[in-house]
Amino acid sequence: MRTLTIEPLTKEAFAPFGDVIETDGSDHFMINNGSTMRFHKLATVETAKPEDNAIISIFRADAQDMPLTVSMLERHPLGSQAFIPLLGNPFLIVVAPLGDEPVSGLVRAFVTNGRQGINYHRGVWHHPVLTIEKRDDFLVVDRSGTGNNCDEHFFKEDERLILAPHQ
Ligand SMILES: NC(=O)N[C@@H](O)C(=O)O
Ligand code: NI
Repeated sequence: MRTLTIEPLTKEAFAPFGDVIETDGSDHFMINNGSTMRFHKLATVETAKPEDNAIISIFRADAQDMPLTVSMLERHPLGSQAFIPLLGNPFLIVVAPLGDEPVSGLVRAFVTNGRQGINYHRGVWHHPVLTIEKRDDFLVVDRSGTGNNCDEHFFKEDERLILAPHQ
């Protein structure tokens, strides 16, 4: 099984999968009579149907045992999904490009710097949220509506991957 190289998250590297929600290197303008910087439209919420809603939730996630065998990825065909850390901790991301199924050889892993969130574009394959902390809180912005919005793909045994952040 391939051990994933964990890359530092950057807008450029993550561009095929979604947006990086961060102030570093992001355009901004002043509002509120010069007292506030607005880092504007860092990402957009994608939905599929006119009656869909974009909703805001909090995920309180517990850490997976590491090293982790990445045996599955999921995607949301009807909308985007954003994770913004509420406690300033780095977290891990595992993604694969759009397609009918994730391609094991194209799976990539990233680690955030604690000041970054991400927005998975609609249909991007990703692992369910992966904390580094024992428990961590995330603000999640995603789509609510009718229909199935979560496809799961389970890799064949020889396609599984290893995520080893503490090596
Ligand atoms: N199932 C759910 O809402 N969470 C996943 O989509 C995830 O990416 O963690
Ligand atoms: Ni998801």
